[in-house]
This record gives sequence, structure tokens and C-alpha cells, in this order.
Amino acid sequence: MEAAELRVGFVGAGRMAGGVARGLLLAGKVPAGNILASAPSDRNLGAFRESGCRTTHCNLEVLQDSTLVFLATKPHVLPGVLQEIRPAVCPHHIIVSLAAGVTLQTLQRLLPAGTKVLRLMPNLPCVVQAGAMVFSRGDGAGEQEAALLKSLLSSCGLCEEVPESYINIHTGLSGSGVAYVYLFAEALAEGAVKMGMPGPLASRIAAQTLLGAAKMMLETGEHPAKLRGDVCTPGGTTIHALHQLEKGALRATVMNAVEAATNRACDMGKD
Ligand SMILES: NC(=O)C1=CN([C@@H]2O[C@H](COP(=O)(O)OP(=O)(O)OC[C@H]3O[C@@H](n4cnc5c(N)ncnc54)[C@H](O)[C@@H]3O)[C@@H](O)[C@H]2O)C=CC1
Ligand SMILES: O=C(O)[C@@H]1CCC=N1
Repeated sequence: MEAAELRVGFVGAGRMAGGVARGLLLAGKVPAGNILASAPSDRNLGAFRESGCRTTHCNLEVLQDSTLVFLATKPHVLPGVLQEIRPAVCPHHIIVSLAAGVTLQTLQRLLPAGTKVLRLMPNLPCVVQAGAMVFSRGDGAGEQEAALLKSLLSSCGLCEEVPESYINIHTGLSGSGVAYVYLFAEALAEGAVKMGMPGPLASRIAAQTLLGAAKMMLETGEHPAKLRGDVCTPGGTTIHALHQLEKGALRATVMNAVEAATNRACDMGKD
């Protein structure tokens, strides 16, 4: 099916649904008129309407209108939503869950047998088409559905198909990882404020520093330890700062954070 003919639905219209929809629209992958989003209240629907998308308070209407349906509610709400939409799910639907922790086994158990279902873990920078996403297919979804999802979501950033066992790890690394990076950015900027730089300038420079460092890592393909070494002049400023970070156990703390978020995603998936 041509993406331009595809009708795309969102059940749940919050930050992540908005991010994915924005990526699709910016890339011209799906016309705004082909997108329908549902939520119980108007709180989040305004942003969809402003982009030219259609909105409703009725989840079943999304199923009736769309072929590709993103389930973008919070994980604890999802079982109730699946129970509600189940009677309207047909063989032509492609159902994509964004919910952290919710396994393909649970999705398949709560949907009609044979449903084409995929489990996606995105991250918030989809909003600016710089997301990092991984997905896995359920038993009813084939190469065609995987290719369609990958092609559509490539407009939102990096998108890879992975074994399902990687999805909770990706949640700890990247889905949640965005928040760790913001914490680091905030700390960088506050350090500069402490030393006398105005806050707004320090924030802009912190963000550009993260962007530049990430771009070099992606474009050179070098290990971050090599790139870090390139910044260190013997006896210079950087090695004095890195010594402080090592004393604060930055690396172990970040590894613990990834582990904690991954374990939490696993716990959230237990029925
Ligand atoms: N925010 C993030 O950075 C990421 C979120 N996710 C996942 O995306 C999903 C959505 O998260 P957010 O967008 O952050 O949440 P959000 O709270 O911004 O959006 C949730 C949306 O679901 C709607 N909703 C609530 N009950 C509903 C119901 N019964 N039927 C239909 N819609 C209903 C809300 O009105 C809201 O529009 C979650 O499952 C989360 O695990 C995944 C990766 C990153
Ligand atoms: O905090 C959460 O549970 C969600 C999943 C990844 C990012 N936000």
C-alpha cells in the first residue's frame, strides 16, 4: 500500500503520539487528513487539529477509520483500551503498541487471534525527526508490515527491527535515556552559571555541545573513549574535569540508571 493512501490512527494523543504524527507529517509520508487521533478529552487533541489531522473521543472510530493504528496510551491504561477495541479489530488492521513494558505476548492475548501486531519503543526526539526507535513483530505480522512501519518511521529518526528481548533494554538506554541526557545538559549549564555565564547562553551551549558530540560519534563511527581521548590535553583542563566525574562514579551511575529503567520495563510487563 502507498503511504499516501494509508489511513493512520492514534489511540491516545499525548506526547509520543504527537511526536510520531509530527514526524510522518513533516516528511509528507501521510496526508494530515488521513490521520485520526482519539483521546477521552480535548486536552491533547487540539495539537492534532492544528496540524490538520482529524480527532475524536471515540477509540472505536479510530479502528473503523484506520488501517495502521498506534496504541499510544500509558501502559496501565492499555489493557482496558485493548478490551474496548478488540471487537473492532479486523485482519486488515496493523496494530502498533508504543507502551513501555507491554509484551507482544500480552498484546496478542488481548487481541483477536492472528492480529497483525507490532511492539514499538520510540523516544521523544521523534518530535524533531531525530528519534531512536526499535520494534518487534508479533506472530501475525510479516515482512510487509515490518517494512511499512520502518519506511514510515524512518521520517521520525533511526528505526530498527530487533528481537523483542532488546526492547526493554532500548527503553532503559534510549526511551528513558533522553531524560538522563537532559539532566546532564542541565548540570553542564548550571556548572557554567556557577562560574558566571548567563543561564540561557549556558543552556544553548550545553545543547550544542551534546549535539556536536553525538554527531561526531555517529559520523566518525569511533568509540566514544577514542573521541574522549582526543579532547584530553595531557595535564590540561579536560583530564582534571574527567577525574572529578570518575570520583563521582558517573559511568557506574549511568549504567545503574539504564539497568534500573530496563528492569522497571520488565516489571511493568509482568501480568
Ligand atoms: N513520553 C516518552 O518519552 C515515551 C513514551 N512511551 C510510551 O508512549 C505511551 C504514551 O506516553 P506519552 O505520550 O508520554 O503519554 P501522555 O500522557 O502524553 O499521552 C497519553 C494519551 O493517552 C490518552 N488516554 C488516556 N486514557 C485513554 C483511553 N482510555 N483511550 C484513549 N486515549 C487515552 C491521554 O488523554 C493522552 O492523550 C506510553 O505507553 C509510554 O510508555 C514510549 C517511549 C517514550
Ligand atoms: O518513563 C516511561 O515509562 C516512558 C517509557 C520511556 C520513556 N518514557
